Amino acid sequence: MVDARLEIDAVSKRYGDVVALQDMTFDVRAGELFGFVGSNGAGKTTTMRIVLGVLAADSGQVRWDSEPITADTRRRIGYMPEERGLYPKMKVGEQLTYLAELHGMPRAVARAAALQWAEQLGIAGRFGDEVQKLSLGNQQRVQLAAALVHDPRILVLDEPFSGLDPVAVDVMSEVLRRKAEQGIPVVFSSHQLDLVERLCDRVGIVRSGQMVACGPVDELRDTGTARLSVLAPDAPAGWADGLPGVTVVEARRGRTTLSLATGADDQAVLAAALATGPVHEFARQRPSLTELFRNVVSAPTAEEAAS
Ligand SMILES: Nc1ncnc2c1ncn2[C@@H]1O[C@H](COP(=O)(O)OP(=O)(O)OP(=O)(O)O)[C@@H](O)[C@H]1O
Repeated sequence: MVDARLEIDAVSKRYGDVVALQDMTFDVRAGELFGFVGSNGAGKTTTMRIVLGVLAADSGQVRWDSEPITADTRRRIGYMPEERGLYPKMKVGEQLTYLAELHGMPRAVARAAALQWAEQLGIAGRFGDEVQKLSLGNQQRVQLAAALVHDPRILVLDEPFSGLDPVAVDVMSEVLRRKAEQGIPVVFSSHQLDLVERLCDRVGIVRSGQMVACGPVDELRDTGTARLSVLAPDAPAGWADGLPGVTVVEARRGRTTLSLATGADDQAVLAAALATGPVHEFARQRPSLTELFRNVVSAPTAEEAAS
C-alpha cells in the first residue's frame, strides 16, 4: 500500500500582472479525498497544472512522499484536465490502450486495463466507438478512465463531476472513494458543494489564489457563525432583541432564527424564549458548506479589513 502525501508548499504564480496564486499551501494525505473549491478564477486549475508540471510555478514547491516532484513522479499522476483532452476520432478502447502504453504498460496489459476501466465506468459497450460519437457525460467517463488506466499513485481531477447525471456521479464517486481507500491521495475541484460535503474527507476553500479555509467539513462547519432555530409560538415580536451577541435573522409563524456571535450565551436565549411561554423546538444549526463558502469568499480580505 502506498502511503505518501502530496504537498503544495507556498506556491505562487503570476500571469503578467494577474496574481493567480499567492503562497498556495495545502496537502492531500494518502488515502483521503480532498475537495478543492473556490470561486471562478480563484486559482484551482492553475494549482493543478503546476502539480502536473504543465505549468511552472514562480516560487514554492510541490512534493510527493517528502521529495520534490519530478518528471518521473509526475508520470504517476492520473490527471483529468478541465479542458478535456481526448482525441475525438479515436475509438474509446484504442485511446485508453494508447494512453496506458504511453505510461509504459505493455500492449496486452494496457488493453486489459482499458477494458477493465471501461467496464467499471459503464462504457464497455462503447469500446469500439469513436469518442466524438459519445454523449458529453460518457466522454467524461472515458476521460476518467484515461486518468486511471495507467494505475496512478496520485489523482488530480479538475471538475470531474461537472455535467454528469446522478447515476454517473455515483459511479465516479464510488471509483474515487475506492482509489482513496487504496491509499492514494485524491484531489478534485468542484463547484458542486453538496457533493463535496458528502464525499470529501477534507476540503480546501481557495480565494484569490490563497487557501483561506482547510480541514474536515465538520470542523469547518463548527467554525462558522452558529445559528439557533427557536419555535416559541406565543413569543411576541422582538422577544430576542437586546440579548447580547444575538441577531434575529428571520421570524415567521412563531419560529425565530437567530445568529450568535462567538461567545454568545445560547442558554440566555433559551431562558428568554421560555419566559414568553412554551418552547417546542430549540436547535443549534451549523452552516452548510455552501453557506460557509459564501461567508468565506465574501468576507473582507485581511488587507481590506486593515484599510
Ligand atoms: N493563461 C492565462 N493567462 C492569463 N491569465 C490566466 C491564465 N490562466 C488563468 N489566468 C488567470 O489566473 C487566475 C486563476 O485562474 P484559474 O483558471 O486557475 O482559476 P479556477 O479557480 O480554476 O477557476 P474556474 O473555477 O473558473 O475554473 C484567474 O484570474 C485567471 O483569469
